Amino acid sequence: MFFEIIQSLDKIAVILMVLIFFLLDYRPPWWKSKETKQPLIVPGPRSIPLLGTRWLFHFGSYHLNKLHEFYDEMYNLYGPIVKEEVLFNIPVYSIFERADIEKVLKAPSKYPIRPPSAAQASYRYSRPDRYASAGLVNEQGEKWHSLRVSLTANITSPKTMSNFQNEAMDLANDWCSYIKAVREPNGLIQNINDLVVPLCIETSCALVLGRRLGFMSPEKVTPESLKLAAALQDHFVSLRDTQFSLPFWKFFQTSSYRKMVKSENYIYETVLNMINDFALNDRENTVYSSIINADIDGREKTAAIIDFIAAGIHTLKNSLIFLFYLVAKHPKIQEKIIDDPYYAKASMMESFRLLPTATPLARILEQDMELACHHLKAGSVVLCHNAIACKSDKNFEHPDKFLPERWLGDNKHKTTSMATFLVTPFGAGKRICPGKRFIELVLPIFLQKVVNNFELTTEHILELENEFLLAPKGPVPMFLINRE
Ligand code: HEM
Repeated sequence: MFFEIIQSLDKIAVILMVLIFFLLDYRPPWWKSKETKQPLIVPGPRSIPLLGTRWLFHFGSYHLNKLHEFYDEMYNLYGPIVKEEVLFNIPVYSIFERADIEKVLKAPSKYPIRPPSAAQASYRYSRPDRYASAGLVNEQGEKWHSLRVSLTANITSPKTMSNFQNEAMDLANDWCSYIKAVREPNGLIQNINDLVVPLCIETSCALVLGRRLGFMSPEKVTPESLKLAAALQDHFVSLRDTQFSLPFWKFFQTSSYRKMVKSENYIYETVLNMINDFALNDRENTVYSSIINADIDGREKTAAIIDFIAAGIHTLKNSLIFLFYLVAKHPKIQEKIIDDPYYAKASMMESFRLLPTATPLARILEQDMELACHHLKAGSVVLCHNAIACKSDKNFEHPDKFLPERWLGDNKHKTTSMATFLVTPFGAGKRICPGKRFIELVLPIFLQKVVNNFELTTEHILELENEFLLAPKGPVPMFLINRE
């Protein structure tokens, strides 16, 4: 009977019916029993042929400036591992559990691979007049290794840091004078960002160029420094847009690609002018001279100096705003910081736990790996969502609370053992941020000095925006009132 019906139908109609059932996800029972033997499918948002899941940001209800909320939602919906698909359905996996994150970041590797900012790398390759490579952040393999060895030995050395200690104190003192000069008579700063930007530019230049450039004298808070900060913000946003939305920039110059090129050029030219204006002497400073004297292409040296200055400004700015905001919300903690210098460092760590600016950490697997009961192949792109894991009560007690004391005394051991691969604001392994030591030196010094001088308060409720880096959304007003 069945065969008679089939024979009476046109072959094309049968094929169409089968296709329709297939597309509607119907599978006969014998198929299903076969399917259970297949590897588990990693859950994730609905993917469409060719465009994968990235259409969600173009036609769906998600926005790239709320990427952090998107990943929170993915974790809540799908659990410890989530699959997205980029153009041509290439998978990208997100992981959220401590053990899995540790496995990825600890995986042995000669040259760990972090996916590059493809648009930036492509632009740099198209400008051989300026760039000899895509830069330390984007390069891979032996090229990355030779740049890393040539460029970062000095900036990561404890000696450079101990030499910088007095400079950091001077910067903090000058910043306090600057705050007194620019705040309103009642102590209000309308937007803490405008206060922090000159400090970050001055600090990054002091480290890399070994010179104070005077950005914190009130008359020198030129539109120039704010323009540089705005270009850095544009740069990060354009990197986010070219990276996380569909990569049409590969086919024609999209607005985000043009924005990336414009900001990259502005940063390059502005910092280069700064270097030239100050007629630096390569014997004056170890970081600058170590780069100038490195045995690499001259274009590589200029690009590295500019990249190092730029890398420090925006990341430090966001980290400082988050730290000051959290401390301003906790007056009692300010009193403890005044009495006990370890409290400043503990506050910094707690701020990194709650609000790390550079998240998630990305890696490309070099071997097959079992993650959250799923088998991922070598070559898979994996995003480690440390920031989300840090807010789970599986990893920290009262995870949403700002509790610097968890990093001190009897609690310290328990916290640091949980934090090893979770509170990693600077990444981990061989590709760890070369600015880590420097930032960990200056942040507590700045905090201690400011809290000793001023009482910080704010009624503001912080909102977050994803600019590739996690950043405060809109102005953050704050009172800084002189302490007795
Ligand atoms: C609060 C400030 C900063 C934060 C939060 C931060 C964060 C990060 C993170 C998360 C990475 C990726 C690490 C990984 O994949 O494991 C990174 C890489 C990098 N950072 Fe930073 N960074 C900061 C400041 C700086 C400074 C001051 C410099 C200047 C030297 C710098 C230069 C770089 C470079 C060159 C890389 C690429 C390293 C490589 O791939 O080998 N960063 N940073």
